[in-house]
Amino acid sequence: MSTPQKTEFEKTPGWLDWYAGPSIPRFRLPAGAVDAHCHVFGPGEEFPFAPERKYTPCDASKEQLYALRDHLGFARNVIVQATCHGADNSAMVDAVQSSGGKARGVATVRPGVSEDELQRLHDAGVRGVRFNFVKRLVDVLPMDGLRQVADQIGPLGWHIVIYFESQELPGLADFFLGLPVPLVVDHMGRPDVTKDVDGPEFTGFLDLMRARDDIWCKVTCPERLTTTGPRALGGEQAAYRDVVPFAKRVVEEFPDRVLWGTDWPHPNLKDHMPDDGLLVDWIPSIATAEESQRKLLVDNPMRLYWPEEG
Ligand SMILES: O=C(O)c1cc(C(=O)O)oc(=O)c1
Repeated sequence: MSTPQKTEFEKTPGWLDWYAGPSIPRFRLPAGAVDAHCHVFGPGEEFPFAPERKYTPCDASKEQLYALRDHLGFARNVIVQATCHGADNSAMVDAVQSSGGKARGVATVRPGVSEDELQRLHDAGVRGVRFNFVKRLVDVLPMDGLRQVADQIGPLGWHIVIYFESQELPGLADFFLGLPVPLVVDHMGRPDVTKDVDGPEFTGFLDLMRARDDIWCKVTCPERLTTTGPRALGGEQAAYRDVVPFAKRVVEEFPDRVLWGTDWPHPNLKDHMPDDGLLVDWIPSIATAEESQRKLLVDNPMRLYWPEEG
């Protein structure tokens, strides 16, 4: 009899592991706050990384994710399928199913996915699929295949999470606007924060948000978008100031369609790994009033991911 082969994965050279020992945030999250963008990686021995992956991460297990949730003061998570797992949703689904109802998932599926598989994912707690247009992360799929998936998920009440870089938006906007379900934009469409917040690029993104009232935005990843910092490390209470005007603008114009998440375990960061406690302390710089904080952290994610509790 053969025994299961032990898998061993070597991390991508230069890989930055998630930050152990994050601080306790000074900003007290409102009761019921949702970390609406985070991932699990493996562990690789139990949930092997996909052959088609573009990076090999460190492990980041569901237990570690849930420990961080409790440490930071979140009540729930939305776990987004990480590209290193391709369209094998096992690790994400296992994490969601072990959460006692405190997590929902966003899956990656391939065109041609069966109705049975979608229903299985739904029953496990998945409420959306992710379409990724970032070429360093995936082999971008043809639009008609994606359109087919979009048509299939409508009856389940799911949405599509879209990840793209700002310079690609002009070529993608018409496709997005033709999709028949709500859309959730990852990381504000990755603006170049060295450009003017009132300039044509970010205005193009805001125009996408204005074009339909069911397009949502994650005001996330200042640690990824920043160019001048300062970094959320060493007790810094005013981190990532260059990203604040962009996120604040979105929160102010679309208070009922914004989400926030840690992005733990922060795949592919090159410069530094943030202290997640200090990332939470960044929230009041972009959502300054108690009401907008409650919408961002509780009401909005609950409406999208746990509508039955509304
Ligand atoms: O910018 C990234 O590298 C990145 C990667 C992934 C993923 O690999 O799924 O997810 C993210 O939210 C961001």
